[in-house]
Amino acid sequence: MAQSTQAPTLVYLVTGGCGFLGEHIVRMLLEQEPRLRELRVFDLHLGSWLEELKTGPVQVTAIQGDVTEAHEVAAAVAGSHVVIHTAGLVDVFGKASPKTIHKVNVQGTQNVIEACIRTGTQFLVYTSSMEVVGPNVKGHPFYRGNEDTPYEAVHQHPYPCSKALAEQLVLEANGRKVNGGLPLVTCALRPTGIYGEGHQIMRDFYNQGLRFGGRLFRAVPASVEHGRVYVGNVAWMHVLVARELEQRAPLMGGQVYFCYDKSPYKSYEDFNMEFLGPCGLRLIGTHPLLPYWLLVLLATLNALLQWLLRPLVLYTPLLNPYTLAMANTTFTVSTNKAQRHFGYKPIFSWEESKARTIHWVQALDQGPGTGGHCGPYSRS
Ligand SMILES: NC(=O)C1=CN([C@@H]2O[C@H](COP(=O)(O)OP(=O)(O)OC[C@H]3O[C@@H](n4cnc5c(N)ncnc54)[C@H](O)[C@@H]3O)[C@@H](O)[C@H]2O)C=CC1
Ligand SMILES: C[C@@H](CO)CCC[C@@H](C)[C@H]1CC[C@H]2[C@@H]3[C@H](O)CC4=CC(=O)CC[C@]4(C)[C@H]3CC[C@]12C
Repeated sequence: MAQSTQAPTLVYLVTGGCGFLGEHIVRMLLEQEPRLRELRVFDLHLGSWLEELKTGPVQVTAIQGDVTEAHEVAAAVAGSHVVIHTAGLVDVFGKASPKTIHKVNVQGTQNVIEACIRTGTQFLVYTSSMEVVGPNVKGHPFYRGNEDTPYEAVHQHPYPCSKALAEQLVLEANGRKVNGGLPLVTCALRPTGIYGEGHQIMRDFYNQGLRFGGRLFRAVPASVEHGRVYVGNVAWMHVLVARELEQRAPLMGGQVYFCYDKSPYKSYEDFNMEFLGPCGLRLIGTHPLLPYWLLVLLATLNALLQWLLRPLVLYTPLLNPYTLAMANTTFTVSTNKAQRHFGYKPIFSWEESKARTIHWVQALDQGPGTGGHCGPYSRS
């Protein structure tokens, strides 16, 4: 992929391109990758906002498909130069069965790898997660750690288990020969908790606050730090990795990178209040209003209720033993590996990330629009 001033030639495929992160990656690619000729957007559910992108200079091809179907993946991958595999089942609330989570996240990833090998696509970027590291089931803090920080990564929940297995598949595939004899070059990006325009859990907290008369109730001590990263910066990191992977294959191939930016270290709830506060919500309490043992009891009750009600209705509250443990365990990263390896610098400052997210939350009041979740990235 040599730099040139000639007509654009590259074909990219983004799986999960209509999801929260996927949409930002798609829009970022269209704005920041001048060598793009065709952008294939592969998703189980295609967004209507894709239509508006089809009028630009890059050919945008929407492909409705399922990553668990090997032949659908192979057809989408064939002829592409780079695959950004973001599709995944993100479920820590018990909406899907462990089997389904495994199928989509692990088998789906295996299908993407095999499709690259069979069709001769040489570059694969995988959206992994901080969850492949932790927090672990023992609740050990990971405080401002980096990619080399020793940590006992022990998982039980289907989501982190599936992401860890999938990441391992991607990294082990680095160096395998693709059709034509060239080596596959892969790497994995590990975002911490992503926030920004289109973030469903932020929307859930906002709606919950509105239901309680503009109030949210503190459940997590302010001292517990939770890593967060703005979606636009995560998208930018994907674009940059995809661009640099060929030139820096010996350095970047088979590597993992945490996704980071200048978002402050705060508790999950205090961080959310950076956006929900300016939208009129208040977080009640400087300390958790309920003792931890009571929260554990409530979370356990929720899990029991979910199990009992499953034959009748899907009960998926925000609070369950897993989400409580996640929110109550410090997990923050401090690293410059992405900057050292491929020159990453966050494209959005904390102030911009915050302003864009607040703007989006404020617009939620005006009801759903006809476009996508996020606006264009054109900046003044
Ligand atoms: N949201 C977060 O805080 C974080 C997310 N991630 C990872 O980022 C990726 C994207 O996550 P989000 O955008 O938050 O989730 P999302 O649910 O908004 O997006 C996932 C997309 O994948 C698509 N998809 C699901 N199953 C599919 C299938 N069988 N075939 C084709 N497409 C399918 C969905 O339709 C959706 O558009 C996931 O791989 C997730 O594990 C990693 C770290 C943090
Ligand atoms: C105890 C509750 C009272 O308000 C708060 C519950 C918050 C939880 C719903 C979230 C706390 C931590 C979040 C996860 C974290 O950001 C890491 C993630 C990485 C991913 O790859 C997917 C999303 C998530 C698991 C994210 C999900 C929501 C939390 C558990």
